[in-house]
Amino acid sequence: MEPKAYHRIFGIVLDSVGTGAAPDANLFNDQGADTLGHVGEAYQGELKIPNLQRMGISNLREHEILGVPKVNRPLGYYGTMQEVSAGKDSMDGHWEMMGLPVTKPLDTFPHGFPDDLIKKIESFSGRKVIGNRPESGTKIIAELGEQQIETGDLIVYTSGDSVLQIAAHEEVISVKELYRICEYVRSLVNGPTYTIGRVIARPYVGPDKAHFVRTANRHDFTLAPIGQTDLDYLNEAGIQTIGIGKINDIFSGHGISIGYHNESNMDGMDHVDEVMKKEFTGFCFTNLVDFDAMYGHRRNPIGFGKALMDFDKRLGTVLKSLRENDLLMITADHGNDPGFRGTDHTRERVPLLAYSPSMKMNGNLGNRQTFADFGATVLDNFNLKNHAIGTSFLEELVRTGEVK
Ligand SMILES: O=P(O)(O)O[C@H]1O[C@H](CO)[C@@H](O)[C@H]1O
Ligand SMILES: [Mn+2]
Ligand SMILES: [Mn+2]
Repeated sequence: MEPKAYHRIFGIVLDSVGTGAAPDANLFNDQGADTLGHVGEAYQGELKIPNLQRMGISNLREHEILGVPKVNRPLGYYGTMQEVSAGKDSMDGHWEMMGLPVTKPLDTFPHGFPDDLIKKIESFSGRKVIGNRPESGTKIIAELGEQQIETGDLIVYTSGDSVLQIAAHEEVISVKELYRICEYVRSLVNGPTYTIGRVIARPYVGPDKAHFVRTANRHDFTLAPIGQTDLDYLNEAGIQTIGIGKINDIFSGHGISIGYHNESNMDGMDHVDEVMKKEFTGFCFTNLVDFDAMYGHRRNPIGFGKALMDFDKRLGTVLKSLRENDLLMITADHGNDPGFRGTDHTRERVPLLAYSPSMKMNGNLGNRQTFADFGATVLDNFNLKNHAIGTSFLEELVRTGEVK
């Protein structure tokens, strides 16, 4: 069946690029968080993101981002989305975008993991577990990395999210062995006793604590989606579903026809450029994680802004390459305000920007009540029934009327 409007939809998730505290931010102690707003303030007017600006990145906000004035005629449609899922992690955000909100909170471990779980990890790996508390990943390797090099112990840690992370020096514990341990741990935490969103392998290299750096061999072993997602419906209908970056991990490969691993945001955008040259009918779903992993959790607003400016340059190329019947949608999965206390994600609304060269008009899509509106729009475009929550805004995108 012919799609209703667009042959190819490119969805890009700027991981953690939130746009202000969500209405339920108080439940997460995140009142006042505003990732984009605080990055703009850190740049004192020098944040230059002209392509996001043209798409309406400041128009979708009550207060514009410092240095990024609202524009009179945005290229296409802009708005915000808020999350209904119980958590504020990547998995919650992406699953909800694809019509599967996480309504029951997954387990978190503010005081570290229980003994029985740790003992099983130790006996499977033959290694002692150290750390075992919520901590920033770069801090914990600085603190325990040298000990790991000496003893071969496993550094296990968590955060405010439902994650069990294992950091391992690549020359002490090979990436292969680390993945094997993570797979085993994954099998222990799929419920019912413990239900953890992600087990994450965090390999790093470097001679000593002043020089440890984490590598692109990070791998997320995610809980398999507890139900069908929009990706499954698309895939079953023979619509191509392409995952770029950690999309494949987040959905455990479910409903994805082709997956690309990213080394970095720029590598991710290389993949987007590559896919844009291909002939296909379908949905290309990209995640760019550097904003989150390298700058948000590290509370580094200057690095965050630089990453936004680098992305914006690549966005310029994408905007030029879009075909008449392509749709580009840009959004985020949660906030991670680098100007906020702590090192965790922040409960925020996320931007929603949509553009196609075929658009006749522009306008405001409002504040969408769930991230699921994103996937509902993709399903609607490909003439597929929406089985879950979410309201399509496709009709608004294809509106015609007086010339803008
Ligand atoms: O501090 P690092 O290791 O980057 O960990 C972060 O990465 C996890 C996954 O995004 C988050 O839950 C947060 O804890
Ligand atoms: Mn994320
Ligand atoms: Mn994160």
